[in-house]
Amino acid sequence: MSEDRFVSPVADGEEKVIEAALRPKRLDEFVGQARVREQLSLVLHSALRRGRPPDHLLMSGPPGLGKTTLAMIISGELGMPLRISSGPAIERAGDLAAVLSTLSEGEVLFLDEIHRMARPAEEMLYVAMEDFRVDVVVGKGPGATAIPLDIAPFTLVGATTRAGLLPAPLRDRFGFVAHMDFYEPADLERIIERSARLLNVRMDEAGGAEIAKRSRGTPRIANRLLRRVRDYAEVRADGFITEQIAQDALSLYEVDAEGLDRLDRGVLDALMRKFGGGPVGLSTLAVAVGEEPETVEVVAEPFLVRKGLIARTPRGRIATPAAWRYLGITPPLSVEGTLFEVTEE
Ligand SMILES: Nc1ncnc2c1ncn2[C@@H]1O[C@H](COP(=O)(O)OP(=O)(O)OP(=O)(O)O)[C@@H](O)[C@H]1O
Repeated sequence: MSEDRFVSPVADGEEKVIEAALRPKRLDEFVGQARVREQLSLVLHSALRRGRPPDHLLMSGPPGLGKTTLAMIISGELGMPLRISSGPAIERAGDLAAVLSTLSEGEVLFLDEIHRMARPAEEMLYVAMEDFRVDVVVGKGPGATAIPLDIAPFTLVGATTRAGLLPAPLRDRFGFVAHMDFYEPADLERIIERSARLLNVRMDEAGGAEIAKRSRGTPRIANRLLRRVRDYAEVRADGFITEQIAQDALSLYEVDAEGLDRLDRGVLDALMRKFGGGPVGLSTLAVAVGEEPETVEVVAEPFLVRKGLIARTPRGRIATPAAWRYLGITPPLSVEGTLFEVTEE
């Protein structure tokens, strides 16, 4: 991920501390995602009534939409401790065995980026999820034996930005899958208002709405833009955020009126100017903008697809007519291989 990515949905360092302070603690404080909230509320309350841990839960969706926040809320609502780990931290089955064998009864285990776990660990997890058992392999080669070890019943909360990469046996062992989608501007406005209150930032409604509009449907970005606009308001004005202040601040940070930033515009620009609107493969496109393919795929693409600016086809990414209009570039007369008829306005 490039360091200068102002609207990156991924948090690092100091931001994690600020995020912790802004996290809603209860399900009814969690703004938006109404369907997920209702479904989750039913799953949790029925588990509480039965006095049993709920089924394992999977949350899928782009980064920064509140998956970690929901995992914390789940543990809070169940009144059970939370253990946090992530796929990349589990390099060997032994790493997972160490976590699983020390869980207490009913504990909630949050595994972020679960699709990036090592394969042998994944197989261990299948058994643990289903039978609350870990098979510890002792020895090597033909003499190796698996010693079964019972573990305490627990609830796994998995999070993934790439549900498609999860092997079916793992996906099937989750009793509930929450599909998180980008937030509507009205929900983001409420999130920004709440964060402004917690951070003691003064702002009017239009100021909040302007930030919401440019937050690409992502609470993490909304909170970050709010803090940058606050800086601007404090240094260049009297600290109060109005629509004009928000617009000026965000233009300075190169976040445009639709929430697109330099990488998004770079992707569109390369797609249209270098590849005639596509179709072009993801890796080729990523090289053209000097980014990792995963960054383009996980960070820029979902938002551009949602905006209707690019489309994914089996032959590669293509620019839609809206993208040509967006960048104000005249498309070639015939854009071969695209799904669309491109007409000049
Ligand atoms: N529905 C929401 N209401 C209020 N704040 C939210 C909501 N969802 C997310 N946030 C805020 O956005 C920030 C990012 O949320 P969170 O860390 O849970 O995202 P995530 O999906 O787990 O991201 P990642 O996948 O990168 O870990 C947090 O500070 C949290 O306070």
